[in-house]
Parts: sequence; structure tokens; C-alpha cells
Amino acid sequence: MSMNRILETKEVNFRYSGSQSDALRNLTLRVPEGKKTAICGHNGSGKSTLFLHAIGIHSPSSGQVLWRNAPVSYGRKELKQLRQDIGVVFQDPEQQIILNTPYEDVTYGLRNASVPEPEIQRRTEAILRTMRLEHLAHTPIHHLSLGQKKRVAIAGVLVLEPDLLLLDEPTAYLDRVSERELVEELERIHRRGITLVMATHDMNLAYSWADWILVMDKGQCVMEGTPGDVFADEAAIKVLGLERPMLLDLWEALPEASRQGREAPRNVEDFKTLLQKVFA
Ligand SMILES: Nc1ncnc2c1ncn2[C@@H]1O[C@H](COP(=O)(O)OP(=O)(O)OP(=O)(O)O)[C@@H](O)[C@H]1O
Repeated sequence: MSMNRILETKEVNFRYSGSQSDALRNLTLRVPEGKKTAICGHNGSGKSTLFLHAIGIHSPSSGQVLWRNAPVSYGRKELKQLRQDIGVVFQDPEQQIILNTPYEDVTYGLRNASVPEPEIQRRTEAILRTMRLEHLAHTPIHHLSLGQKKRVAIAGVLVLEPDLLLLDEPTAYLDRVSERELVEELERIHRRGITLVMATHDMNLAYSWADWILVMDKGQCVMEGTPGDVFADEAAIKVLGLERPMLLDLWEALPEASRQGREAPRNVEDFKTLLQKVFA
């Protein structure tokens, strides 16, 4: 895969103050521009810490973070720009939503960025439509479901039109329907040319959603590649204690002859089509 990297870390080390161990250890990784990247790894492998480095909330004790091939500068003006270029949606939407209603919350970032009032109104209405929140625009946040709150948090970040969107466990605790809706929304966002990165524990989702996978373990990036390549390394996946995508298990349960010359399907629809062909 051609690798125009939008974000990169080079041998980044970082330890939280008071902690006994490094949260990031010689972390070297690349995020390809224009793609959908899933970052997989256990609790505590450093995914959130990486996101905090991407927007300069933390800075490495050694090593470098690069944005569009240039080292991140930590001056006030540069950081403000960086945080417009990179949007982060944190795991807990409660932490991210500041104001009382979706409408007010989404306008907040635009006011901060000194966008003129008529444009604020136009952009807010547009993003609420995109995230299918218009009917809830003036509903108090505490009346919304978790899935709706997550969509508000994403809307608040998207409205600033970032080039790169980092999502920390966006589907955690969502039911299947909300998860599917969120994934569809991400698809639309991606088609607008935004590079997406999702940290997730859900290997089934990573396998079917991502076109590039990074696996983190103990503050390091230990695997990178296409979903097919990464999950083909069964031994490594097992050692890392990660789950194997169900579709891959099912695929391998098919008779050899029906797999020959075919690629393993990455989603249920493709799998159904394959089964219909095989058993026709
Ligand atoms: N504020 C903090 N102070 C001290 N240690 C921290 C802090 N935040 C995270 N850590 C530690 O840093 C390491 C990396 O944590 P991080 O939250 O980045 O992992 P993660 O992969 O995002 O985990 P999760 O999947 O649970 O979100 C862990 O060992 C964690 O205990």
C-alpha cells in the first residue's frame, strides 16, 4: 500500500508522572493518509496516550511526533492549529460535551475558533444533519442515549473540519444498531476525505472496518499491515491475547477447494455471497 503518512511517531518514550513504567516505549508507527486505520491492543497498551501525543497534550520525553512529515511544535499558536487539523473523540462523551444541548455544544468550538456567527449557524445545522441529530438539536444532553451522546461528541469535533479524526473506542457500550449507525456515519465522513483512526478492542470490527491495522502492546507498535495480513499471523495474535475475527475462523472452516483462488470475505454480506456461490 502506498504510504503517504499523515501522522507518525518515531521512537517515542513517555511516562506519566508518578508512574513506575513507561506508557509508550520506543513507539514507532505511521498512520497512512486517507485510510481507515484501526489501532488494536489491550487495556493499557497506550492507545489513548498516543492520541494525547497526537494533539500535543502530552509530549514525548524522547523521540518525535510528526504531523505531515514535520515535527510537532509545542508553541501556543502551533498547538491551536494542530488541534484544528486533528480532532480527537475521547472514549467518554460526558468528558467532551461541555454545554447543555447538542446545538450549543457544537457551536462552542466554532465560537472558540472565532468563526463568524452566520457561518456558525450554517455549519452547526449541517453537521447536526450529517450526524442525524437535527431532531435532538435542542434536547438537554442528559436526556440523550449514550449512542446519541457519542454522535454529539463526534459532531463537535467534525464541525471544525479536521483532516484527521482519532476515535477512542467509539463503539464501546453501544448496542448493535447504534454501532452500525455509527460505522455508517464514519463511512460518510471518510468519503469526504477525512483520514480516520479508531482505537478498538473489537477485532471483528477492526477486521471488517479498517484498511490498515496497527497493533499496540505495552506501549509499542508490534504489528502493522492490512487486516488480512495482520490476522493471518495466528501465532502472533494468540500471543498478544487478541481475539481472532469470527469471519476468518468461519472462512477457514470452509473446505479448501471452496477457498482456492478467493480472498477471505471481510464482511457478512460478502460472506453470504460466497456461501451462496459455494453451495449453489
Ligand atoms: N493519567 C495517568 N497517570 C498515570 N498513568 C496513566 C495515566 N493514564 C494512563 N496511564 C497508564 O499508561 C499506560 C497506557 O494507558 P492508555 O490509557 O494509553 O492505554 P489504552 O491502550 O488507551 O487503554 P484502554 O484500552 O484501557 O483505553 C497504562 O499502563 C496506564 O495505566
